[in-house]
Amino acid sequence: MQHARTGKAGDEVVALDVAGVSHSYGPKRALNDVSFSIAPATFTVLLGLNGAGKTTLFSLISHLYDTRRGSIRIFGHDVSRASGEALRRVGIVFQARTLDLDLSVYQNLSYHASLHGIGRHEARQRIAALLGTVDMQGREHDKARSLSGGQMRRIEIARALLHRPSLLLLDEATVGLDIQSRAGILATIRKLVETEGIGVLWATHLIDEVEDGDHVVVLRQGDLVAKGKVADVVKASGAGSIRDAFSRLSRSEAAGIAETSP
Ligand SMILES: Nc1ncnc2c1ncn2[C@@H]1O[C@H](COP(=O)(O)OP(=O)(O)OP(=O)(O)O)[C@@H](O)[C@H]1O
Repeated sequence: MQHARTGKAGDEVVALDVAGVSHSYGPKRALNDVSFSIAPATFTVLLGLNGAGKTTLFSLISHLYDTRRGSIRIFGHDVSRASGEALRRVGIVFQARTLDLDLSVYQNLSYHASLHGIGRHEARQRIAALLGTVDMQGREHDKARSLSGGQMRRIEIARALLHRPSLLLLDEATVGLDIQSRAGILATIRKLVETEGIGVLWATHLIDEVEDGDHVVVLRQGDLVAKGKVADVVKASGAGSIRDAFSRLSRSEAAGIAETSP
């Protein structure tokens, strides 16, 4: 029997390990030898301007595309070779809206629960609890169509958490939302890291979504140009703030990798 790798590097458990990943669309190189890892119960911001490769990376992590160059492991399980084991541990909120607008909130969630083999009784309990987590309690019977953009996002987050993943990926989750909704959703996700110990990879191009204690991974046109704790990335790039660092790293053609300890 082949043992799944433990996801441990030394004594350290790794929630997500991206190693030497490249991806091309025909002649267009979208990711170029990207490597980084994230620890459990940490909030990591994947920063990049439009076209940096964030959505491509999410498509590879979620196995929408096969990883042809490099490897991606989720808690030690290779996404290409053991996709079931790997994907069971991850919840994903994609940039594009994915609720069925003609169904109720409950129907949207219970359909997803059944895809994960969660029984009806258990699903009912989890849905009620998760609607509380995302501040949408009592909204089971609302039609998805009747929700605001921010409310739809909250339901998508609840759906991504239904199978109790240990890693949550969100691709531009606040795009198109007003400032208040953005802040509320970000606060909900940050709380999940603290209270549930979930590891989060939060993709955005909005620098004001980064906080001092976060880890960041910065992509520029498919290249990883910085990774590490915010303070260390700021220091390594010679900037005065993360805003300044991101601005330099995003435009500097000659930028080498500003790498710091995770
Ligand atoms: N299906 C595709 N076919 C061809 N090129 C693509 C395809 N999807 C993405 N690309 C190209 O790959 C590069 C990375 O795109 P990607 O969508 O991953 O970036 P992103 O950081 O998510 O940007 P955005 O925030 O605009 O979605 C871009 O140059 C884009 O034009």
